[in-house]
Amino acid sequence: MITRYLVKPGNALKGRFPVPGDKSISHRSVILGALAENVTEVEGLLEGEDVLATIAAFRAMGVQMEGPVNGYLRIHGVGLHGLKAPQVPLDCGNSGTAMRLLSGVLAGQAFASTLVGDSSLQKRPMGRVLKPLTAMGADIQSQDGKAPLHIHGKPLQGLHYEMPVASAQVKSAVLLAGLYARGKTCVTEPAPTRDHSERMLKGFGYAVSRQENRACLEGGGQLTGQRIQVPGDISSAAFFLLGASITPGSDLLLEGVGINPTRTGIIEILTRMGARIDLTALREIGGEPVADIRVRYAPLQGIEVPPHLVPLAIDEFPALFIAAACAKTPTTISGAEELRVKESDRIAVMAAGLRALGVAVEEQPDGAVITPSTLCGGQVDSHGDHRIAMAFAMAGQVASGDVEILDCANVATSFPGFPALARQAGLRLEVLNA
Ligand SMILES: O=C(O)C1=C[C@@H](OP(=O)(O)O)[C@@H](O)[C@H](O)C1
Ligand SMILES: C=C(OP(=O)(O)O)C(=O)O
Repeated sequence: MITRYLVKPGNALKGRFPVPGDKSISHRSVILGALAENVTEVEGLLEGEDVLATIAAFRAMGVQMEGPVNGYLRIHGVGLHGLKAPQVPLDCGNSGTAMRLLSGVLAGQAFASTLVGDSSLQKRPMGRVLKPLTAMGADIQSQDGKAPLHIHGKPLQGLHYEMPVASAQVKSAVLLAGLYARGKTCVTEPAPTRDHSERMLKGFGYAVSRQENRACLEGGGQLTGQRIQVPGDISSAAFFLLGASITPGSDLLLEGVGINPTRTGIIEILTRMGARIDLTALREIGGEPVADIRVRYAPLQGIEVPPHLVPLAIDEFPALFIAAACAKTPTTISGAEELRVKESDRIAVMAAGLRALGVAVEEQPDGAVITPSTLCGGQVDSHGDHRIAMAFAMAGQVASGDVEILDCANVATSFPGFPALARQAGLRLEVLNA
């Protein structure tokens, strides 16, 4: 299906609503629930295509699950050694998280398996997980460091790995492989990345030690089924933080959003730009901090985005490019070369889209300088990247003419209800299917 969005300039965004469940935590709930003893019950699971791909992969390895229905999934865990050889390639779709975390799980199994993905995922670098997994004893064939991955399960040894890139997917893949390895596995990260794997492993009763920038575990333990409440995804909330911040008169309350400090870079960066964001009803749900987030319109200033905040807001840069385009002064983004290996090259695609709306963007290898101006109407190609489609949908709210966004079907990978929720908040968004 070819899906386009048409967004007409609109008025203030208003309302209060929850956003869908966190994608990272949803993937990990399925993976750890499948590998645990006994039953795991998940509430608030994100029913996006990425997570559905992870569910399908474990079903193909003999794990029984009921759901997901209305965010509820009941997983009959098979234990760390209970997976069965899949009879078909496991299709990770558009999901880098699924492919990299599954590589870690599959490297130490007593069977062979193949991981495939869509055209975007087949272009993304897998060498970053293959390198440490191979050092642990894994036997994985790739196409020059890219998918499809053919994995021949092998006995693994523990590894002390110093990650060259700040990647939670690499860290998680190595730690998951470490569950199957002899001895101790440690991962040192060059900068803090999301720590959901470490928190959730502990929640499933598995000892993980954390010292400064290093997480370690010993192989040979077991996971115990849990009840998990998945918080709202701050990466989905980000589009509403953007939309309300740039549209005069807006006032939104986003309920039950995860505010794990390894994910709140977007709040920090927008606040530094002058955004009016307040956290209320702070609480903890299932080992993760959660809050209601109120966001009101405020004029934004350009900033130099501090590079140390990049990994803490890594998926929010499409939204931040739009915020920068709507600010009063230029914004410089640097240290963000990882954006080039996401679902699309997010630096190049955001720069091209903003230029199509009349904004000057100077592209750099690791970022961009965005010189704001009034956005005009126009046509933008999202290149099948969900976050780029949603970011430009919010830009349409403040453009001087209609904004048409091409190739939006993949919004369903992370936020299937986005068009409906955006309209509920006041966005004049039409979905055009052909
Ligand atoms: O671990 C995860 O769930 C994720 C980690 C990040 O990727 P990297 O590890 O490649 O930075 C992020 O971009 C992705 O959306 C989800
Ligand atoms: C980069 C993303 O996801 P993944 O790496 O799982 O495809 C994302 O959701 O923005």
